[in-house]
Amino acid sequence: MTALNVAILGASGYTGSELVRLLSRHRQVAIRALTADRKAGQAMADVFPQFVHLDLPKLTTIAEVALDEIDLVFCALPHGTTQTVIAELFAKKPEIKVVDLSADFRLADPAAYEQWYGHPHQALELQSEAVFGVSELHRAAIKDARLVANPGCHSTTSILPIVPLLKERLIEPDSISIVSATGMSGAGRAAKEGMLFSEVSEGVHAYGVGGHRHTAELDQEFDAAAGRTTRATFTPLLIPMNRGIYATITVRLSGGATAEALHASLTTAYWGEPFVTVLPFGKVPQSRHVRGSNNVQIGVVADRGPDKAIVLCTLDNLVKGASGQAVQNMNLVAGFEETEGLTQLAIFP
Ligand SMILES: NC(=O)C1=CN([C@@H]2O[C@H](COP(=O)(O)OP(=O)(O)OC[C@H]3O[C@@H](n4cnc5c(N)ncnc54)[C@H](OP(=O)(O)O)[C@@H]3O)[C@@H](O)[C@H]2O)C=CC1
Ligand SMILES: CC(=O)N[C@@H](CCC(=O)OP(=O)(O)O)C(=O)O
Repeated sequence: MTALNVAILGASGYTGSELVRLLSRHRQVAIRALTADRKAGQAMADVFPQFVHLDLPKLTTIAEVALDEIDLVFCALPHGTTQTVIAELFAKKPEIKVVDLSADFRLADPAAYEQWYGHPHQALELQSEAVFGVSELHRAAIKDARLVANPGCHSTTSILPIVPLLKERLIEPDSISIVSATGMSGAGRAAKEGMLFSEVSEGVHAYGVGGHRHTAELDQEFDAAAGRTTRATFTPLLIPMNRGIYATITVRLSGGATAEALHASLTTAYWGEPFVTVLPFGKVPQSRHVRGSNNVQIGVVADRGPDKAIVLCTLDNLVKGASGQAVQNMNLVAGFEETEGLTQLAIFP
C-alpha cells in the first residue's frame, strides 16, 4: 500500500507535536517534512526528547519543504499567519490537500472574519472553499474537500452536543448558555505572562468574557442548525490543568420537550460514532476519562425546572479539539478508515 506523504507546518508547537505522536502510529502515513520558525534547523528529538527513538525529518523553514513529495499538509501555525501560507501552497501545487488547525478558514462569512479577527481576510476565495471540520457533522463535505478548517477546541466541545438538539427543535435557540473550562495547553507553547505556573496554579478565572472569538464559530454552526439567529452566551474559564475542555451548557427546552428527550436525541444522533459517547441519562462526564484520546463524552442531566436541562461535554483540546480531529479529517479526505491512528484510550489517572 502506498503511503500518504504528509508535512506538518508548526511541528515544534503543541498541536504539531501531537500530530507527530498520533501519525507515528498511523499505518498509511509517512511524515516527510516538519517545520518550525525559531526552532528551524533543530532535530525534532532535540525539541521533543519523547521522539528520540523515531526516525523523523529535521525541523526546517516552510520555504524548504519539497512540495512535490507531499500529498497533504497539516498547518499548525498561529492564526493570522496561516492564510497567506496556504494561499502560497495552493498556488505552487493546486492538487495538494490541507488540514488547517488554525482559525483562519473557519468562518465562511468574510464580514464575520473581519469583525472577530480585526483585519480583512487575505485569501477570500479559499475562505469560501474551506469546509468546517467537525468530522461527525460535516463528514460528506470533508471527504471531498481540498481545504479542511479544523474547528476550535472550545467550539467543538459545544457544537457536538448542541447542534443535534437545535436541528431537532428540542431547545430554545436563544437560551443556550455555555461555561467552557480549558487547560493551559490551549494557549500554545510560547510562554506568556499570565500563563506561567505561578500565575495559573491554585486559581481559576474567566477570559474573553462576552467576546471570545470562538463565539463566531458557535453562531455559524448554531444558526445553520436552528435555521435562525441563536447568539449563545459563551464564557471560557482557564483552569490549572494541562489538557482538556469541559463545557457545562444550560438550555431551556422547547414546548413539551424533556431532558430525557434531549438524551434520547443525542444518543440517536451519535449512535455508532466511534469517538462520541453519550453517557447514561443523569451521568456526568469527567475530563480525565478522555485525556490523551480522541474521545468525546456527553452527559445530559435534568434541571429543577421542568423546562430546563444541563448538557455536559468534555474532550482533550489537543486531540479531538485539534490534532486528533485533524487526523480524523485527513482519514476522511484520504479515504482511510476514519479511526486509523486514533484508537488510543484515555490516560488514567
Ligand atoms: N493548543 C490548542 O489546544 C489548540 C490550538 N489550535 C490552533 O492550532 C494552531 C497551533 O497551535 P499550538 O500548537 O497550540 O501553537 P504553538 O505556539 O504551540 O506552536 C506554533 C508553531 O508555529 C510555529 N510558528 C510560529 N510563528 C510562525 C511563523 N510566523 N511562521 C512559521 N511558523 C511559525 C512555531 O515555531 P517555533 O516553535 O519555532 O516558534 C510552532 O511550531 C494555532 O492556530 C491554534 O490556534 C487549535 C485547536 C486547539
Ligand atoms: C487557554 C487558551 O487560550 N485557549 C485558546 C483556545 C485554543 C483554540 O482552540 O483556539 P484557536 O484554534 O481558535 O486558536 C483560546 O481560548 O483562545
